[in-house]
Amino acid sequence: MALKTLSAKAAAALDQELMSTGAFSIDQLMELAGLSVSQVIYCVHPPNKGSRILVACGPGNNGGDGLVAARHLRHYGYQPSVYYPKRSKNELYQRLAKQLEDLEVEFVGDFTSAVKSADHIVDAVFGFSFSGEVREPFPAVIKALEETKLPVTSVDAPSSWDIETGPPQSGLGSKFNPTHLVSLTAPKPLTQYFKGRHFIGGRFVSPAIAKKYEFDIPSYQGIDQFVEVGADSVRKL
Ligand SMILES: NC(=O)C1=CN([C@@H]2O[C@H](COP(=O)(O)OP(=O)(O)OC[C@H]3O[C@@H](n4cnc5c(N)ncnc54)[C@H](O)[C@@H]3O)[C@@H](O)[C@H]2O)[C@H](O)CC1
Ligand SMILES: [K+]
Repeated sequence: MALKTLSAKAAAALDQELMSTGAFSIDQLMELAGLSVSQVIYCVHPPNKGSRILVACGPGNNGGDGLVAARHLRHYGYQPSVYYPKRSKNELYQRLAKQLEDLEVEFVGDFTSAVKSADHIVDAVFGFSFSGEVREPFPAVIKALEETKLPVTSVDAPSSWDIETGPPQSGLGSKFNPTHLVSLTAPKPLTQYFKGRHFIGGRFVSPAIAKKYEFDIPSYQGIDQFVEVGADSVRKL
């Protein structure tokens, strides 16, 4: 299966279109994105391989996907913990955080020390709106992601990577290579530089929208919210 990539600009435009003419709400898209991520974790790291999943959440919608995934993982029998240092005042994020608190999911204050007692990490720090140098308090998170030997599943993009050009040439993030990546809707150009297991999630795009943005909807099977793709199946538009 040949999958075309979607630039950061096209991904943002597609997101807006889904929420305008597509009649979706952001809550729905985030719920389905986070559900896809939780299903990938269950597939690659079932609870009997270690149930402590540390979810690093950034300030935007990528972080929201992480909050949703943490909730589903809790219901699947994992013990997720969440690092969410830049809490959004937006009501949606407050509700997602409250839902986790009601499930007694732990919010941790120090990511680097939380890594020491985790079995798997979810990187939901930055997605397609990341740009520039990583700002506080996230450099320590990227450093810990670079240094850990644990499996790391990145949501939509390995955080700190440029969406078009991939990992930084040097310095922070240049050695970050997650073991798993869940591209949402369609792979971004950075996936050319990714070496681990690659999945597509976000099963909410209509054939008409996919045609307009010139990408292929992957062949989701049955009730699965994700599809695994091979490294050689992603090609640039
Ligand atoms: N249709 C879909 O595929 C959907 C994808 N979703 C997810 O949404 C993200 C994109 O979300 P967005 O809010 O636009 O941006 P990000 O989360 O990537 O980040 C914005 C956030 O981060 C801050 N920021 C940007 N650069 C830096 C930096 N260098 N240092 C520190 N902070 C930075 C910025 O200020 C914002 O606060 C997409 O990738 C998917 O994961 C939707 O959930 C559903 C639909
Ligand atoms: K990410």
